[in-house]
Amino acid sequence: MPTIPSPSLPLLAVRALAFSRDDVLVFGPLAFSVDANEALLVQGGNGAGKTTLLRVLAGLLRADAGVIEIEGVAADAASRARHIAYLGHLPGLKADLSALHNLHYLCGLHGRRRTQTAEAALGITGLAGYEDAAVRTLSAGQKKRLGLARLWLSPAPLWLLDEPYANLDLDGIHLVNQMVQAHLRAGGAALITTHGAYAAPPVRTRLLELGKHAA
Ligand SMILES: Nc1ncnc2c1ncn2[C@@H]1O[C@H](COP(=O)(O)OP(=O)(O)OP(=O)(O)O)[C@@H](O)[C@H]1O
Repeated sequence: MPTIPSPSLPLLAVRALAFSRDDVLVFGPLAFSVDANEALLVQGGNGAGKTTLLRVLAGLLRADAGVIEIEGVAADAASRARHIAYLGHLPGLKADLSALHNLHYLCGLHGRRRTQTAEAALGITGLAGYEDAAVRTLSAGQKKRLGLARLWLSPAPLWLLDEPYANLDLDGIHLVNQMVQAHLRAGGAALITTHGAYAAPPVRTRLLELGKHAA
């Protein structure tokens, strides 16, 4: 289960966060926070900077300005590793390894919830029977489901989900919403980028339109 953060501090707090490329502002300055048991939907059209924001929060890109705090402390590599699970457009899977080996490998790197197993995570995400399938033989939606299985195993309380519904069928969309709901109920939080075409998961949700403050 995720570590339950202190109730007095937001899990994630961002102030005056800005990012530019070649002197062109991509987003910011942004200020928002995300508490335990809460989802923040990051909305915006193509090119609005949603992926860039999540990559900055995950520590994959460096912001030009601003502060990112996790439970009240400036984020660094160690706190991100403990607190953040990032599901990007490319789920970071090894193409020649089997689905099960990928999960074991990722759990070795990032740890796993003590109550979960890789086999159970494959079952939950509809991939039972694909344990020994090489990832390169999986469809785009199946790879996304394997990324969700990895997420489900992660002990990190803060999920950063970049277009988690992409490539998924209706069952898969339902699965994402159920996973987010269960994760928040267990004390976690999630940032979810979306074009707004999908119904938000049935959880306490706030909106961040890039260029505006969280509602
Ligand atoms: N690797 C890159 N090099 C240069 N510019 C980039 C790169 N990645 C993104 N950009 C630019 O940064 C801006 C924000 O891109 P980003 O991918 O964050 O948008 P997005 O809101 O996630 O878009 P989408 O909804 O299309 O996925 C866009 O103008 C894009 O062209």
